[in-house]
Amino acid sequence: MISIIYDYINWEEKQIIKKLQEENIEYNIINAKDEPLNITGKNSKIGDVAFIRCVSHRRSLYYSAILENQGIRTINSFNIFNITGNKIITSAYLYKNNIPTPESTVSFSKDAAIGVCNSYGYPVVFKPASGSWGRMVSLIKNDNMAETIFSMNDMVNESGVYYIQRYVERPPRDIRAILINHDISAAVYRYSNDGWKTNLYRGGKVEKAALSDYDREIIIKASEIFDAGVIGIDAMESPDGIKIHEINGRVEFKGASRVYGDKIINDVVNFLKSTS
Ligand SMILES: Nc1ncnc2c1ncn2[C@@H]1O[C@H](COP(=O)(O)OP(=O)(O)OP(=O)(O)O)[C@@H](O)[C@H]1O
Repeated sequence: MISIIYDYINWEEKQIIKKLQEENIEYNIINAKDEPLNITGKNSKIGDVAFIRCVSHRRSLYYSAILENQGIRTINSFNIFNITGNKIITSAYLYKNNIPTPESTVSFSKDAAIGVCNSYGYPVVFKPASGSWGRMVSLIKNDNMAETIFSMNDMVNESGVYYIQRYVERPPRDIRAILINHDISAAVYRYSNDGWKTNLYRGGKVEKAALSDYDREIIIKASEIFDAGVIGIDAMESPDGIKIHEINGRVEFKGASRVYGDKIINDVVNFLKSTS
């Protein structure tokens, strides 16, 4: 049986449930907010595969760690959630595995961070180590702005950690690839509606991406850092080829499905079937 673990039911979860029903696949849905998780004993409601779709990174981490240690196949694995939930750690793994990625540095004081901004040269990109939907991702244009953004970040996020990336010159779009079991199920360009961030999921234009063989090779190689699962890989098209800037352990694909129809849902459900 497949258990879908969720905390909010979004479009993706609804479509997956609909497809499981259509195919008469045995499943149940478990709201992580309602269901205490037994760490030192079995959790009888959980099937042999747990598809963890929690929006909360912490819930995904605990669910995957605990269930994996009880012999349950979790999609995704603890390792995937653990690494991809933190952009700093993700950058380190991408670098280690020779995957092209934007130049990135972490500093542990504001002064050191401003030094990094100056050594990269403005504009630079500042990101919180964890987060999604582009929240708090900022384009910093000078020392004053850096000081202000770092101070604001300290008020809401993990204080004293400054992850700085060199700005990548690129067209006003990025690539979102959906990888299932190390295969590219779909890849789209996401265009910015306004401003400089291209990941805006509300209303932004989406179109099928024309990936070169090299792009596909890099994207698949990046997925192979991890166990087989359902992940998103985001990349930017720099003048020297694509650079992967993010891996999503809980990938959203409503936008990509506007272009690919049911393909992604079908691929996800086929993968879940093959693991159960
Ligand atoms: N180094 C960079 N150079 C130029 N643009 C960047 C850079 N890093 C990020 N961006 C832009 O900012 C957007 C948001 O960045 P990023 O994807 O890292 O944030 P996020 O919060 O993880 O977003 P999401 O979860 O939607 O992918 C990217 O889609 C891209 O358009």
